[in-house]
Amino acid sequence: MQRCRVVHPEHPGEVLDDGLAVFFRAPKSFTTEDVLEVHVHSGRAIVAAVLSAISHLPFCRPAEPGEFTRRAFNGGRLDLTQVEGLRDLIDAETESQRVMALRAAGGEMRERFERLRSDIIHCLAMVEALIDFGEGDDIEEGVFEQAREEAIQLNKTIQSYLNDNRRGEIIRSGIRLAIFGPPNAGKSSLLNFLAQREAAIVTPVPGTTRDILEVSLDIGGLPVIVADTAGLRQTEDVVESIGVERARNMVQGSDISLCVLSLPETVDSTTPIRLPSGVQPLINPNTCFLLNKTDLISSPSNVRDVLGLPYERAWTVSLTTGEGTSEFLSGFASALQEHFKLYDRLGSTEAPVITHVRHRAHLETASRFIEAFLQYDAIDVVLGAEELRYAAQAVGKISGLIDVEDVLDAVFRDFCIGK
Ligand SMILES: Nc1nc2c(ncn2[C@@H]2O[C@H](COP(=O)(O)OP(=O)(O)OP(=O)(O)O)[C@@H](O)[C@H]2O)c(=O)[nH]1
Ligand SMILES: [Mg+2]
Repeated sequence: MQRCRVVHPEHPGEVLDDGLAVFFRAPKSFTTEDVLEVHVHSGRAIVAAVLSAISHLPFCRPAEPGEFTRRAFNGGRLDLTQVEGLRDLIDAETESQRVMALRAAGGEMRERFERLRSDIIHCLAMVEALIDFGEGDDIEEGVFEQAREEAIQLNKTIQSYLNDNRRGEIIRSGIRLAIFGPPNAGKSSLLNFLAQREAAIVTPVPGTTRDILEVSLDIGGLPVIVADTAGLRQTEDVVESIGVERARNMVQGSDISLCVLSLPETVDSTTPIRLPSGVQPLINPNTCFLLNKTDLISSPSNVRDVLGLPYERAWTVSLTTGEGTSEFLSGFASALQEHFKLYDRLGSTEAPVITHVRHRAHLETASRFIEAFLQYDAIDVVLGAEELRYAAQAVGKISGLIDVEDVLDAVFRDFCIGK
């Protein structure tokens, strides 16, 4: 790195800035080509003057969006999972997204998928040896059985990647959280508390919220798209009933849901009261509960026992006085982190391997071809080999190390200019 004066190429007397220049000699640069980086002060006028000066050099033009990264890919520096990781890293808004993107950009997924592909190819090599030489003469006995055994294991590995509850994809795109419950329970008050602003209208009138209101938030380092919904009840009002229908669909389509109940309407000093009938069908084993308005009842401490709700997924608060809200926030963040496990098992096989729908599609295809291979017996090795070849190709498409011109554009298109 050299300190230097940056001058206009056509008027060298004209000093544009006092900066630094770094020369990266090929192939030890990001793009694997020769790269010169000029560091100048960040004032808009300086940057504009330097860019305009550079454009006077006949061999220079501004980069297309994603062009540097594309050159890095063409030069073999990055595979597609790393390219995607890099793009996700630039876009990351929460800690979990940053951690996951960094792992991908650093080549962890690349390594996983490359190993998978080379294992399939190893399997294929055994089968092809059988085709070329035939069992018994030059090849030892049992090769086909061994190939089958390996294929079964490979398929298990792929299935374990696929059975991740889409955690990687969900963290990338945001966890969809639906707030639901009966009217007037404090759902919109909760949204406002989480967003720390008056995002939703709150009034004492039951049925205030009618449409769905979404806010993107960072909860415990996880990206969460929180949706406030209309209170669930039977209603003659046409507009409200559409809202109720939308609320139900939202809860059913969400990744996790939080049921808000108003304590004075849910518990009685003597009898535990059943959950409101509109709410009941939407409750599943992962539903979280927020029992609101503790300020309006006398003994809030044992209501979770009374209602038989799990301690790790139910909290009592008053959104008006703020009582219990910090316990709720930290408890709910832990519940989310537990559900979308990313932090505690980093680097282990538990961490999600699939972060893009594209990966899932190719892995499903690979698995189908391996299963097809397993249908053949030793007589049909030629056909079986073909299935394995397709399986290896499908995995290769994830890293883009084999012909995939069509997916390249899609991957690079979303890059910001200059990277
Ligand atoms: N006393 C008390 N009132 C509360 C509390 N939380 C919310 N409220 C009040 O309860 C009323 C309803 O609150 P909202 O947040 O609009 O309730 P909602 O569940 O969104 O209601 P709908 O949109 O009609 O379904 C408002 O008057 C709030 O001020 C609380 O903890 N204690
Ligand atoms: Mg509301």
